[in-house]
Amino acid sequence: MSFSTISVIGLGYIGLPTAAAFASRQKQVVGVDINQHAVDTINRGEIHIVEPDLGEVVKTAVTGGYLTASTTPVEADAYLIAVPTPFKGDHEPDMVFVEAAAQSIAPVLKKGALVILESTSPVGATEQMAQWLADLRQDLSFPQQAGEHADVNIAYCPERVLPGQVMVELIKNDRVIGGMTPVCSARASELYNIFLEGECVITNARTAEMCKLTENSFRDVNIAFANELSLICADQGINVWELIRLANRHPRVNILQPGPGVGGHCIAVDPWFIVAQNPQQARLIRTAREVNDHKPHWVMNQVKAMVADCLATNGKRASEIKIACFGLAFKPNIDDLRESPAMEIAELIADWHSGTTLVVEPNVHQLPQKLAGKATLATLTDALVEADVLVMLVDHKEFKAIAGDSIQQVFVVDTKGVWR
Ligand SMILES: NC(=O)C1=CN([C@@H]2O[C@H](COP(=O)(O)OP(=O)(O)OC[C@H]3O[C@@H](n4cnc5c(N)ncnc54)[C@H](O)[C@@H]3O)[C@@H](O)[C@H]2O)C=CC1
Ligand SMILES: CC(=O)N[C@@H]1[C@@H](OP(=O)(O)OP(=O)(O)OC[C@H]2O[C@@H](n3ccc(=O)[nH]c3=O)[C@H](O)[C@@H]2O)O[C@H](C(=O)O)[C@@H](O)[C@@H]1O
Repeated sequence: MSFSTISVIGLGYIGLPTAAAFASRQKQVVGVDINQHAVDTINRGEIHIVEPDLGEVVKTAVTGGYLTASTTPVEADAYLIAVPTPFKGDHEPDMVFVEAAAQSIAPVLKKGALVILESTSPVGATEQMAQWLADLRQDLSFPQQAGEHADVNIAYCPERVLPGQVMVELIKNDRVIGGMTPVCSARASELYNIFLEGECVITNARTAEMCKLTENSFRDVNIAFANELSLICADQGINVWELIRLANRHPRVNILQPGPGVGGHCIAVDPWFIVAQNPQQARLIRTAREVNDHKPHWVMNQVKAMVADCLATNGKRASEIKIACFGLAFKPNIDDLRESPAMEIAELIADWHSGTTLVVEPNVHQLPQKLAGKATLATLTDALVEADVLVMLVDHKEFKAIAGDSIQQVFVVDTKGVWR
């Protein structure tokens, strides 16, 4: 059965590009979001998030009548759920948004529908979602009890696009398709092949759920190794950037880059889903999270020591010292401050320092609320001229354009090796 109407539940960084991709292939797409502002913005053919090339695709899709947004679900042939899956309490997966989304589509589900969970979820979440739907729609059969002949097909298909490259990777990346039955996987593959140029790789729901968590945990563990090296090298008087550059000349070594910590709401979140379900076995994954979450505090101690050196050298009082933080975003060349370790460090400095704290962030045009009254947004030029202590936090391209030998200050904490 072809998919004439497709509904995407959750129109954020993942759902909106996905909805736009289907609409760009002349499919009738109804996007659903509880955020009325998002719905209104999209229905005007505009976007409420930052992602290169997305605006044009949404504008064309809305203008062409292929994409509409609503706050309430409608009957559709396929539903893709891309709502948030944060953690709660002691890093427990919070499935409240997924449950609410399932409850919202249950009344409009019809025989032959396909429901795909895309949100990054703990193992077993898809089965749980199917149970929620079965409890709400006992007039329909689901894969758990009906197997291949279920009225409603269900699959888990994680998203792995990189922010800033979403509109390319959404089309090019291979997709892991985790159907609750082979028929579910076949239907899900048929749906994604409407726009996908990558390959649909078939597996089961639990393996697909674990695959997403594995990908991000692999990255987190490797970043933790680099961050641990940076602490050791600081104690040993070794340039960690030179060390990694040399070690990576080995044909089978590929050490990632140290930083001020790990940000974003994925790499810093998803590994906890594995730890929560496997607390005894997931020791390395837990430790990597702890190493990465500790890094901002280590950086703060480095800043305190550098300020003490500065005070001892130039005879100024602490209140006369100017500290400049370079970068607030969670990674280079983006404007997303969510879960940013750089932002965390800038706040720690602003709260601790009795003198002036300057912040330079080329991708934002006003001081974030959390720094209001405690820091001053400065231009790169002014910060380099005025500051006594420089704290490099994010390797934005604007900062990398400043040669290290042009830096006049000797009091520099460089967490990204931009200037040292
Ligand atoms: N942002 C990214 O680069 C990636 C995110 N993911 C995963 O995709 C999922 C979604 O992430 P994002 O799109 O970044 O989140 P987001 O926060 O940008 O968007 C989620 C949207 O869902 C809406 N929403 C919440 N509950 C709803 C409901 N019951 N019905 C309808 N809409 C609802 C929110 O209003 C919001 O607009 C998460 O599980 C995330 O881990 C996976 C890969 C990449
Ligand atoms: C395995 C993998 O690369 N996952 C990607 C990741 O995107 P995200 O932008 O969160 O990842 P990232 O570029 O590694 O950045 C995460 C954090 O890690 C830091 N980071 C990254 C690489 C590195 O060598 N050192 C380092 O400190 C970054 O500065 C940032 O704070 O998580 C995305 C997601 O799941 O949302 C996923 O779709 C993307 O494919």
